[in-house]
Amino acid sequence: MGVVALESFEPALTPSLDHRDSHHSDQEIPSIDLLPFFEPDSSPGIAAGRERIIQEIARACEEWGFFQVVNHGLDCDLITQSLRASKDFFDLSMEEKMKVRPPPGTCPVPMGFCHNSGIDGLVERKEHLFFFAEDGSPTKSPDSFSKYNVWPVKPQNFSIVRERLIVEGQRTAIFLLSLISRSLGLPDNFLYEHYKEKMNALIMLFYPVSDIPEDIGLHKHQDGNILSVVAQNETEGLQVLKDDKWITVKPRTGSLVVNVGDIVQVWSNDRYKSVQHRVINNDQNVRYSFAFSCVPGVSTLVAPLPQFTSEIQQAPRYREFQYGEYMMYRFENKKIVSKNSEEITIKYYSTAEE
Ligand SMILES: O=C(O)CCC(=O)C(=O)O
Ligand SMILES: [Fe+2]
Repeated sequence: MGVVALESFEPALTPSLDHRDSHHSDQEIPSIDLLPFFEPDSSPGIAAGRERIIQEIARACEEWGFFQVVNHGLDCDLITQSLRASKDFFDLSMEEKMKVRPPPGTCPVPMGFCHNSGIDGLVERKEHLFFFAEDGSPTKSPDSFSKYNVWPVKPQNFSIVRERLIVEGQRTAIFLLSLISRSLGLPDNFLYEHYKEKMNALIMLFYPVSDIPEDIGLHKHQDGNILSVVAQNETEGLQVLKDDKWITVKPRTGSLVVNVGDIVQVWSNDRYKSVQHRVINNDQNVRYSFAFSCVPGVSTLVAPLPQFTSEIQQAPRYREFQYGEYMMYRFENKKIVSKNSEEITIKYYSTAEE
């Protein structure tokens, strides 16, 4: 989940360049084939094959915080249909799109359709639709903001695709979370069960063509959630920060980009890092993407797990906090009063003296 400005904040279009980290590199994020998890348990060498994947995931999360997966179980036709439905929605008139919003003043966070949001006068040249995912599970948070969802009625087939995408996309995200859990040496279902109340989210994004060099579609940020799973069309734009260089994620049809968020960083006491990323608008083609976000309910208490602290004689690097507080700080782009007025990130809960 990126930094999202309040719904009332929609500055006029102005160039929004971010040249501070404009070193680039030709490296690529790790790509991992999950096929052995979809083959029968009785296939020869299956246990070793799966174990190798778990090791690859551990290394990717430690070194990159990001990886790309193929054979992930999410129907590739559904990905294509969703990206097409997304295009059909963003092709509608601004007047039509603006209907997909909760009435002003009724919702504590910006949901539904947003465009050209940004912070501190910096524009993010993009449009997006933001929903909390309703999977009907009994573990849904009673305080879930999903009650504020406003669903598009146009285009006609949007709701059929979106309903399927939310159910099947969440299933895939939960499967990927089980692999990450295992890669940390925890039982498969440990992390999923650790956030008992779910408030998972779906964001669908549209980045227009821009001939401004390095025009920002989405400012650099770390995801404030547990896990993000992103699908994209063939247009380059997503970049990941590694060793102070921006690495462009090469779009691969049918693949998903996975990254761990701030909450996994805290749970694992910094073993896995929530890494900065951004989106640069392409100068040739429009870009569509969508992201599932595993998000805890607002009352969830977040702290480093004993497996990465007391059980291995390590001091916790974060103090315990309530997820809802952190989420609201992020939605409000809240600043730390005493520290050069930086925006609140997960560092705010760090126990390290500065
Ligand atoms: O559009 C993308 O590829 C990335 C989206 C993203 O980073 C986010 O929603 O937090
Ligand atoms: Fe993100």
